[in-house]
Parts: sequence; structure tokens; C-alpha cells
Amino acid sequence: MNHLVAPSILAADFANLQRDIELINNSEADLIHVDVMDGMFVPNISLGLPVVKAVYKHAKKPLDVHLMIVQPERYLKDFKEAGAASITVHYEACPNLHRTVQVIKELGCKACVAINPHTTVALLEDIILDLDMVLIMSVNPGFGGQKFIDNTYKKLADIKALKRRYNPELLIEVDGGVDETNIAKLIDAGANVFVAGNAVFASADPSATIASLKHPGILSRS
Ligand SMILES: O=C(CO)[C@@H](O)[C@H](O)COP(=O)(O)O
Ligand SMILES: [Co+2]
Repeated sequence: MNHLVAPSILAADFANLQRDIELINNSEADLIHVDVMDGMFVPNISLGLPVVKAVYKHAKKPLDVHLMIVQPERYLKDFKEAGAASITVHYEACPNLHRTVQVIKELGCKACVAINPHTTVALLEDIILDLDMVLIMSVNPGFGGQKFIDNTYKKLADIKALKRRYNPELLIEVDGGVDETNIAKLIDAGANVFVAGNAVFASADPSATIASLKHPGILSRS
């Protein structure tokens, strides 16, 4: 399949959020990545349900909601109602992960589990069959603009092997420090959904950057 690009609005201008949503709408982006942080699971607070609802009102692309919160099962229905097309919960935040994943699917959302850089891929073996997508964190969650962690490539090799064995349709998302310099190598390593925050919104021409993430190897800038 062709890979998907999901700009993260964490790096957007929150005072001009509608403008930045329209920018994504009119770009080659496939998804809109929404980072929800609670100041507990991660040392940062970002945005919550009212903002997700406001984004959904203007979004023409599916919302890929990444919950970096403790006990995310408390809010799954709320995020579905706020407009989430897919819901990502963290392995590290869910003691009853199987039940949490079933609830996400019963709500009609795509179910995704994220793992932090220190969490080994092997821990996903008994849940992978139930998932639509796995998110490999390539930075420690909590902040945009961090340096990509190279061990991600090893983790991609591991998740690719599990995917081949148990769930060939599984999507593999990479989140953190993705940009025009590493996306081609990440595609080669087996990832097919790419979150990009700073690479997009800190660039001079965000739409052109999205286009070049969508077509790596092709010079999309004139
Ligand atoms: O989930 C997170 C951070 O915790 C991400 O989605 C960031 O928003 C990605 O930002 P960049 O590393 O691409 O700037
Ligand atoms: Co994210």
C-alpha cells in the first residue's frame, strides 16, 4: 500500500488552528494526528475534548487521535463522539489492554496501540491480531520537535516480523522526529503511516513539505 502522512497539529499555531486545519485539508495529507496529553502519563498538557471537537468541525481528513493519558478507557466514548476515526492508547497506560482495544472497536473506531521507546515489540504478540495499527514511538512521548531515536529501525524489523506472522493487514505508524531525511528509510523498514509535526509546521511551506513526505525521492518543491 501507499504510505499515509499524518501531520500533527501539536506543532500547529493554536491561535490559528482553523487556518492550519484548512491547510491540511488542502494538502496531500491523509490523516490529521491529534496528540492528547494529560500531564500524568507524559510531562506535558496539550489539548482535550473541546479542541478535538473544534478540529473535527473543520477537518476533511480522518482524525488520528493519540491518547497520551492514564486510564484512557475512561474517555474512549468521548473521543469517539468528538470525532476520532482511530484511537491510539499506550501499552504502558492500559492494564486491561485487550478490553480497551475491544471497546475502541465496538465504538466503530480503528484500534491502535502505541509503545514507548523502552517497550519491547514482543509484548504486543498476544494483542496484535486485534489491532488495526501499531504506533512505534520514535521519541519519548510528551513533546514535539525531539530528535528521532535510531533504535526505531530495530523495532520496525521486530514489528514487521510479528505483522507477517499474525496480521498482514496491520498498519505500522511511526511518531516523533519524522522528516524528509528519514521517511524513505522508514518506509523501507516497513512503516506505512507517518506522523510529522515540526517537520511540517516549522517549515517555510507546510503544504510542500507534506507533498515531499508523501512522495519521498521526488523533488516536489519547485
Ligand atoms: O506524540 C507525539 C509526541 O509525544 C507526536 O505526535 C509529536 O507531535 C510529533 O512531533 P514531531 O516530532 O514530528 O515534531
Ligand atoms: Co503523537
